[in-house]
Amino acid sequence: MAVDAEIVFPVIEFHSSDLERGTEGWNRLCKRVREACETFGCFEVVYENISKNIREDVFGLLKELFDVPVERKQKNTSPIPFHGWVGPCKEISLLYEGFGLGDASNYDSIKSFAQVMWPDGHPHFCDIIHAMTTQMEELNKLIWLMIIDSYGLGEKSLNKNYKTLVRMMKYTPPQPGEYESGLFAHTDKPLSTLICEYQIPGLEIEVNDGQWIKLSNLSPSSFVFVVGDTLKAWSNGRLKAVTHRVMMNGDKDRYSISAFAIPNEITIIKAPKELIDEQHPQLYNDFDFMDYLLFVSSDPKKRINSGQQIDAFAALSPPVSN
Ligand SMILES: O=C(O)CCC(=O)C(=O)O
Ligand SMILES: [Fe+2]
Repeated sequence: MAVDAEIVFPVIEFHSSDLERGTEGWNRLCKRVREACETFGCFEVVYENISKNIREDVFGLLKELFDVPVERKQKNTSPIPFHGWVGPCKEISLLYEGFGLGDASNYDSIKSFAQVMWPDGHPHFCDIIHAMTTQMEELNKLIWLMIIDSYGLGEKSLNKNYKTLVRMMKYTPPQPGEYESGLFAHTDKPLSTLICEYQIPGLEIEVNDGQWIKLSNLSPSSFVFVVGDTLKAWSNGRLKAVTHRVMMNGDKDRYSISAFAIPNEITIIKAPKELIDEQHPQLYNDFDFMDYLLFVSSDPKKRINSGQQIDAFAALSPPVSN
């Protein structure tokens, strides 16, 4: 368990026996998930249904992926912001490198990606990454269902029109003795993210203004669920979009995979009416996620703090009661 001073970061175990909707175990999980997302905006989920073997296979394959020649890496591009390859650079970090794979639970999409990286299209890569991304997508859906149930909402209240974007990342170590940023402080823009790392810690979350805790003891079966700006807006501000970053020290490369839930084009993000009342006046205008992404990626000189971008884009002022 990650403990820093008095702050105890929530670690929630998802045992198969508790995953049947409506049971006592399920209801307990729903409550804990909601509390964690409202207080921290994230939590560690221990989930053994995704096996350790598959994780090992995935990270073995990632090492191969990062070894492909840079000319091929550069072909991983996308018209959608944040969806392509990014090499070490000053804007992000000289320690960071990441690939983007959109619609990642779709086998054909993985196949197209692999065909660009390897002459034989690496079928084993496709099979393993597909198995991992579909299971991460399932886990994400399960957590959404818990959030929906915890607020007593109908299943349809969180629009399921979304695709999973997977980012596969490598962070190289800094100079000996240094403690350096691998990824700057930010909130995630999509609905939610599941992060999976392998052996080397580095992820930190901001718990109070300026107080960071390092998630240094994640179990080998754990993922970190992160509430993004869009889920915060959907929840009418009840869920917190947590600011997080990656800090590197030591002498080993760190590999991680993030699965982002990206609403499809023309999906309108709108808080359910049940989450709007006098105590919780409506905080955000309805919006199209792609417009938000364009807002965030346009004019980087705006330099709005990442955690304030959703308010700058969609906040209703003054808020209105239902
Ligand atoms: O590598 C990690 O652990 C976190 C990555 C992350 O925060 C992101 O890709 O948005
Ligand atoms: Fe992130």
